[in-house]
Amino acid sequence: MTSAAPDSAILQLQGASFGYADRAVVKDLDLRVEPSEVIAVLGPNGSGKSTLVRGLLGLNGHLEGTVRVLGEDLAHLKDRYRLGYVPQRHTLSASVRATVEEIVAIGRLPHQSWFARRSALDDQLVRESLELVGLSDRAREDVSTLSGGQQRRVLIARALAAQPRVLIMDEPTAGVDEASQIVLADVLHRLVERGTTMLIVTHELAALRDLVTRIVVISGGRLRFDGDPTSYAERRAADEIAHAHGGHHHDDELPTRRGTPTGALGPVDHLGASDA
Ligand SMILES: Nc1ncnc2c1ncn2[C@@H]1O[C@H](COP(=O)(O)OP(=O)(O)OP(=O)(O)O)[C@@H](O)[C@H]1O
Repeated sequence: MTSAAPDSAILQLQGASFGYADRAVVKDLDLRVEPSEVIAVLGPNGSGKSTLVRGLLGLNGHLEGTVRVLGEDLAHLKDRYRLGYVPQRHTLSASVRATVEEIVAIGRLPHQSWFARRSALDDQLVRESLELVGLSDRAREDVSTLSGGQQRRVLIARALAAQPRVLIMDEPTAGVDEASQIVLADVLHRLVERGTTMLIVTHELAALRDLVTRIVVISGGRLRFDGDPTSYAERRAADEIAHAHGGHHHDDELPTRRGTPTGALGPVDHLGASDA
């Protein structure tokens, strides 16, 4: 909520631009993320969603404006593990010879000094993270024997083991079969129950519809919408009606395509139609 104290924000962006070399892809973004918010980041292909989240993680350029993470300037952020990250379309290579448990334990490395052995707390957090993603029974197995959806859950567990303050996920449900999508949505529900703050880039809002508290739409590198799921559905409906009556699009409207299903909070692939 905007009424919260200024220093309670997990993320605070003001006039922030992100991109590559000196080319800004995401421009002039104002965004404030409070604890326990679950934010879906939507938008057409190539609109800059990954550039935004990778920019927050320091993986591509932060070119302008201010970005504060837990009150600290991004450029001087210590303890980067506080930003947990599950990368896009990533599964573990078949050539990785490691058990599920070993991969998750990597999440504990930022908490360990180079000479120290894994502590009882490390082991406990690895166990708990595996339990949260429903993979305790696979802990000792080689990760390469797991399905794509299960490997995605291993990566979520690895991020959780680091005890991040916010979990940033780039299309967690993409490219996995429907059964795995349901399991992943269950995992995310469990995280919501624990009050985990999440920023989730997705094209599959329907899979996450019950858990998001806020929706942000990026199109053409700009923030086009920021509001709760009800206002998003209303805005979409109004936009569809305007189109049906031959209204034309303004830049600040949500990009939509005619003739696509309009179920409130339905699939959002049609957002890709126009990148105004
Ligand atoms: N490593 C890179 N170097 C230069 N430009 C890049 C790089 N990665 C992405 N871009 C460009 O940045 C723009 C936004 O890409 P980005 O991947 O952030 O979009 P996206 O909204 O996440 O798309 P998608 O939904 O397809 O994942 C595109 O024009 C893309 O070509």
